[in-house]
Amino acid sequence: MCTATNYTAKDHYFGRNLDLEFSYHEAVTITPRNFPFPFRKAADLTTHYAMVGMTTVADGYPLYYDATNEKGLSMAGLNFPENADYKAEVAGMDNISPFEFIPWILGQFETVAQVREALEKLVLVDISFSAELPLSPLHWIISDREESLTVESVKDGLKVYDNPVGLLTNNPTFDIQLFNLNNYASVSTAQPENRFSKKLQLDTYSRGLGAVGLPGDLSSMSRFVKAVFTAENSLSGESESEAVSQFFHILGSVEQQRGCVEVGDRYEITIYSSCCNTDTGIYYYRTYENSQLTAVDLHKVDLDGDSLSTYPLVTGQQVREQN
Ligand SMILES: C[C@H](CCC(=O)NCCS(=O)(=O)O)[C@H]1CC[C@H]2[C@@H]3[C@H](O)C[C@@H]4C[C@H](O)CC[C@]4(C)[C@H]3C[C@H](O)[C@]12C
Repeated sequence: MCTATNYTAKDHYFGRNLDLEFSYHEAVTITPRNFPFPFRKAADLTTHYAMVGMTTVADGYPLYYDATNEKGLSMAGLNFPENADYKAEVAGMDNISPFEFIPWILGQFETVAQVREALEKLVLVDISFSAELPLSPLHWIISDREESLTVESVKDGLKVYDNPVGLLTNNPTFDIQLFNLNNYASVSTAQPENRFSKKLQLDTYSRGLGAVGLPGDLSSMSRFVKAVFTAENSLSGESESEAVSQFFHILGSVEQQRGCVEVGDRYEITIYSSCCNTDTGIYYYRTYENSQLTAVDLHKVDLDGDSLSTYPLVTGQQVREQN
C-alpha cells in the first residue's frame, strides 16, 4: 500500500509513502535537462525539464516512482492491482509505457492543465522495461500547486479524474474512493454534540471524540479516508521546517509498522516517506529505520548536464547524542 499527498503552506509540497515488503534498492535521482530519454514508441526527449525523485536505476535508465520537475509539476505511481489494464499500441496516439510515463509527463509539461490536454492522446501501452522488471499495475497522481489529477488505465480505457483532495492510495478505483468519503461527513476535528439521543446524557470525556468513526486500519480505502482527513485539516506555520514537519506528520498518519500487514511470509512496511518542496526542488526523505530527514537539492547539480546524479538512500538510524 502507498499514500501520496500534497500540502501547501507558503511553498507547495508533494510526496508519498512507499509501502512494500521488499526494496528495489531505491535511490534519489536527479535527471538533468540534456539526459537523453529514449521512448519505445514515441519520439525521444533529448532536451526536457530537469526532475528529482525516487528511482531504481536499471541499465542507466531512471525508473521513477515519484518525482517533481523544475517547474514544480509532480507525479507518483501507486499500486493498482487487478485494475490496471495496459493496451496495445494505437496508431496516431502517444503510446507510452507505464515505466516511461513519469519522465514523459515531467519532461514536457509545467501544469496540470497542460497535462490534462496531453492525456487526450495518451495510450498506456503494455510494454515491459525488461524481463526482470515487468509491467507494474499502477495508477498515478499528477499535481501542481493548484490542482491534481488521477490517471487510471482500466479495462474500459484511460480514465482521467480531477482529484479535489490531492491525495491517492491504492484500490479500488478513484471514483469509488471519492464516493466513500460521503460516509464520513460527520467526522470532525471539533467535539461532538449529542445527536444520538435526547434522553441520554453523553459526556465528551476525551479530546478527539469528533473524529470517532475515522478508520484506523491500514487498508487502502481506510488510509485514503484517514489521510484526506489529516491533510484537509492540517495546519502549520509557513517556514520550511514547520511545513516539512507537518507534511511528514500527514504521511505518518497512515504509515505501516512492520508486523501489522502480512504479505505471505513477509510484512509490508513504509520503506520510505518523501516530501519534495516543489518550489525549490528540495527532495526530503526518511526511511523505515532512519528517522532523520535527508535532502537532495535539484539545483545543486548542473541542470544543463546530460548524466544522472544518483544518491543511494541513507537507511541507517542517525542518532544525535545530546550528552
Ligand atoms: C509497488 C510500488 C507501489 C507501492 C504500493 O503501492 N504498494 C501497495 C501494494 S498493494 O496495493 O497493497 O498491493 C511501485 C511504485 C513504483 C513502482 C516501480 C516503478 O514503476 C519503476 C519500475 C517499473 C518497472 O516496470 C517495474 C519495476 C519498478 C521498479 C516498479 C516496481 C513497483 O511496481 C513500484 C516500486
